Amino acid sequence: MEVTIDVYMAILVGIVSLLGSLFWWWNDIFYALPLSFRCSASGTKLPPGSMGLPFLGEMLHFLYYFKLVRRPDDYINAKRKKYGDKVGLYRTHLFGKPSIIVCSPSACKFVLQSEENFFLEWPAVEIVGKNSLVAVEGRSHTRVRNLVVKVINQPDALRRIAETVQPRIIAALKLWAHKGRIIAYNEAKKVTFENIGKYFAGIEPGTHLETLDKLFEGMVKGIRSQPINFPGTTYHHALQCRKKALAIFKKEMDKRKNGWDESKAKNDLMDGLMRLKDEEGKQLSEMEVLDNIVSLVVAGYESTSISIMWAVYYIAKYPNVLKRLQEEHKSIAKNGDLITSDDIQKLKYTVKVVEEAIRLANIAQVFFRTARKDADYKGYRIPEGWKLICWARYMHTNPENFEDPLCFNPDRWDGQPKPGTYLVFGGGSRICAGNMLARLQVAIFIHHLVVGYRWELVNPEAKMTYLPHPKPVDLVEINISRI
Ligand code: HEM
Repeated sequence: MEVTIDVYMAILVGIVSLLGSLFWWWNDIFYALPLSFRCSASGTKLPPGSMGLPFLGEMLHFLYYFKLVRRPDDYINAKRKKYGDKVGLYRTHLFGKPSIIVCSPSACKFVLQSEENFFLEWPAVEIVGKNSLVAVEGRSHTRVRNLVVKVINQPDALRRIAETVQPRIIAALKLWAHKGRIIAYNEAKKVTFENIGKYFAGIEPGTHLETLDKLFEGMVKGIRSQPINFPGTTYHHALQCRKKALAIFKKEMDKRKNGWDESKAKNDLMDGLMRLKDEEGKQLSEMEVLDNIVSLVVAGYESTSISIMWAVYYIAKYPNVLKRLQEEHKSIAKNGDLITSDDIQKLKYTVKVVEEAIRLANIAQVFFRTARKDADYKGYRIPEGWKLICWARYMHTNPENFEDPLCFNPDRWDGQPKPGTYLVFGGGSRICAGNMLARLQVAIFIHHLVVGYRWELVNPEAKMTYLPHPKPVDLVEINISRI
């Protein structure tokens, strides 16, 4: 029998489509199919979703919504539309790992509150330090956390920090007005780092602090990079930066240890961590102190600077908010004097403005956990070893949780958010250890800004970028002058 060219062509097309389908479904076949069999034996199933393409997973899809069309919330909306919206779990493959997206309040609560099932796995523990709060677990975590919170997040500490940070905020604002036109993000970073230097380790502005700033920039880049420790890689550079930063903090620590004098205690983070004792009367080791200082700078630097940037942005965009703030702050303005953290508690409207700015800033858009073992939630299986991505951003921008969610409306804080919908600071035992400190710094900043300055956005309609954190593309350029 003679085989015609048409038959060859048909076979070729068949093979190509088979290979194409295999390629297209490879991740589903490799990751999800075997698990589906295992799940059906236990009467559960994998959450709906797609594992995307080999190697890439759904990264292109993610980047399409976050980078290309700049509609980040449609990434989840598209999933809800395609797969339904039963329990707020979707399977996917993102950031190189098979994952479950968690995007309903009750599912996020389930994940954040069950440490026996899910743990926090920092991608770059070598950079932040294995003794740091973010890296330790269980009893060690409770121990270190209690001490850290005492030094930076409780009323006594906040009173002290409020006093420490203001001179730099006042000086920075004067300089902004002197320059006339500034980029709020860049300038907020400068003043935030100056304050961190002071209330973390008593370091004054100057070459030492500038060096530290560069070292932390290197570390943050490393945390976001592939963990390949080879000369020339960003990760390797970050580890070198860590070493140098530790050496600077260690020198300061040794100075304090050698010439310890209670009357000269600086009452900063380093002093607190060096002196405080846990419930068993034990102090933190030298390495625990150093690792925690490093990781707290990483956690608090960018997050506070971005919150300040967004406060400057939203207050400029909403003149009615500015007017109400000015009225409220006139009542406590002490002609350039410092205000106290107790004053801030009385500023009811300001407290709402701060909360709303932080909600819309969505600094931590997602956070991660890893499943220690198979876990079941409402009939769905979360497989051992998979990542969980708590999609906090979607909690804050979903109209079912917050009415008109993208509108800056401080008055929404007259009431409480629906349970489990407000996750800007995370939840469970890992809830942000500096949440009150961050709020305090934004409120103090707002105080000095609204009583002394007028400012306007240079590009009020600037587009937004969303990675790694949401920001207007011009980083909030403003014209600013004294009132
Ligand atoms: C508006 C500013 C801030 C935001 C939005 C923010 C957000 C968060 C979030 C979402 C988490 C939980 C991450 C997770 O569960 O995986 C977290 C944890 C943490 N944050 Fe913040 N943060 C802010 C400011 C700060 C500041 C100023 C500090 C300290 C200087 C700080 C220190 C920490 C620490 C140490 C943790 C880890 C807590 C633990 O594992 O027990 N944060 N933060």
